[in-house]
Amino acid sequence: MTATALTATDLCCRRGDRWLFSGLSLGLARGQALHILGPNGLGKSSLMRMLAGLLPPSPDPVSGITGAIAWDGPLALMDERHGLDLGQPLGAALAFWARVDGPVPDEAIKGLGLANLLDVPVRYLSTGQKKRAALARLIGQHAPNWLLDEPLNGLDVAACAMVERMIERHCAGGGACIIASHQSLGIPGLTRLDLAEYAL
Ligand SMILES: Nc1ncnc2c1ncn2[C@@H]1O[C@H](COP(=O)(O)OP(=O)(O)OP(=O)(O)O)[C@@H](O)[C@H]1O
Repeated sequence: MTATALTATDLCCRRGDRWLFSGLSLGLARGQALHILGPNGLGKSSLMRMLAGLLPPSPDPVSGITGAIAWDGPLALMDERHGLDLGQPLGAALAFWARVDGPVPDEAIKGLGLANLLDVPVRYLSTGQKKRAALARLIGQHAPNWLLDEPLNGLDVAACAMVERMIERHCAGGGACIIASHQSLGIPGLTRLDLAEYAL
């Protein structure tokens, strides 16, 4: 029997006075990667933050039911908030998080093309370099469950392929991953959820 990484039931989301989606239930098994799709503004990032525990599910406007989210094991969220100190060199900014989460392996730093950037202040990094740094933080968290919000934005073609292989390896090693992205993803066995089917 496949072990469950996530069970989420009856999720509903309201932001301000705008209802986004309702009646969303999803399960994620160990080894599974799930692609969340949907047009701009539908609530993909909101769903990711909800699954990360940063945004509470809203009570359903009709049934009044408030959904539930249960993870097996820790999770790591990667979104546009990389959380790295803009005033610090990249190495020092990553070292701060290494004291919280654990170190980023040297081979990951090299593989992400960051080895020559460790003395560059985070604020001077390009968009793609900041994204690579955020991926380093993700790896440093050593979490079995990944939530990746637009992980390919700003990355060049080779780096996109590298991220796809990273996700594939993570899942092959028993991890689980949810990816919100407008881009198509070349990941074997990837399953898909179209948030438009739950839009209010
Ligand atoms: N803190 C907030 N307060 C009120 N409304 C918000 C808040 N954050 C987001 N929203 C609104 O919620 C809606 C969904 O936003 P969200 O970022 O989740 O969509 P998305 O599907 O990820 O969009 P995109 O594809 O453009 O990234 C948008 O209309 C947005 O303006």
